[in-house]
Amino acid sequence: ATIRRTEPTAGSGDSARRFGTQRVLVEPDAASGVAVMKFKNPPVNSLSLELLTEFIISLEKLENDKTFRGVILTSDCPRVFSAGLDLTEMCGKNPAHYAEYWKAVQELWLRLYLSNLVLIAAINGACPAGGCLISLTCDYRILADNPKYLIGLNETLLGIVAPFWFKDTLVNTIGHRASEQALQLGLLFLPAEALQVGLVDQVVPEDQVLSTALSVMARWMAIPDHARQLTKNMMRKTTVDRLVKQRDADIQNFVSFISRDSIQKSLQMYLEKLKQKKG
Ligand SMILES: CCCCC/C=C/CCCC/C=C/C(=O)SCCNC(=O)CCNC(=O)[C@H](O)C(C)(C)COP(=O)(O)OP(=O)(O)OC[C@H]1O[C@@H](n2cnc3c(N)ncnc32)[C@H](O)[C@@H]1OP(=O)(O)O
Repeated sequence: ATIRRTEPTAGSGDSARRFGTQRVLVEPDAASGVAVMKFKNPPVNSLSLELLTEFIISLEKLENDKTFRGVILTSDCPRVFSAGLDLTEMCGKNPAHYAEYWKAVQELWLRLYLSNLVLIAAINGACPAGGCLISLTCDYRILADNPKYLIGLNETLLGIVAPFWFKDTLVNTIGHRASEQALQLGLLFLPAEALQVGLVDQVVPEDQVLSTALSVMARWMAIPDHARQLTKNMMRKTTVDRLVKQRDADIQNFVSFISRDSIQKSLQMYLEKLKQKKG
């Protein structure tokens, strides 16, 4: 994927020169040190290998540019933050592809979870499974108050299982008992429920998600970076190290699990159900 610069937005000067890739738009504001990263993989921002790769490239570019201290993650697709991992990447393919795909999923989580940037999820749409995982890697989550925008790790509803590092991320956010129930039942929470269980930090009217994210960002960026980053690292490094220590085993585990006939059948049936839903 190549990073492309696009024309500055009207009346904004150089600090808003947008850049990004085909599936990830980046709207940087050098003056404030905040960039907005928008997933743009219609129709539902499914986390394809290309989107994962482009996301990692764009995130790395922002992390390497000391101008930026905070990133807001949001969606350019209406009604959906992200539909989660791209199911077509996990069925009907070969073990080598599954391994490559899973390595990219691990990489995205590792980069986000320990990022030195302040990361705020401006959740402006449905946020199941992998989409929910991305929001959980952030420091703060704001969800639009729309009953259609459900959020949760619903993997069991597809007949699959969220791996231990998905589980750990949820436990670190909403606690063990709430996670145990949410993961086993594949719960998708309404905004008010998500707020109540602590899955999100704020629920606001849809047209206030981004502005709220910007004001929360200002509060987090008022903290000296070094102290905040060391504290974030202290809170999260044990969780990250659990995956780092067994990345290859985790990939092999994923490949053998996803290659099972029963799992392939579940995923195919689930994809068919999604397509029938429209019919
Ligand atoms: C102990 C061992 C563990 C080992 C590890 C093994 C584990 C496996 C991995 C576990 C982690 C998995 C994480 C995931 O993220 S799995 C994906 C789960 N995602 C979902 O369940 C969401 C599915 N999608 C929806 O619910 C809806 O699409 C929506 C997001 C609510 C949006 O609804 P709507 O606006 O009505 O759009 P449509 O449903 O009509 O969808 C539009 C088209 O997009 C296709 N689609 C939707 N989601 C996905 C997806 N995740 N991947 C690929 N494609 C997707 C859908 O089929 C439609 O396609 P069409 O236009 O061709 O019909």
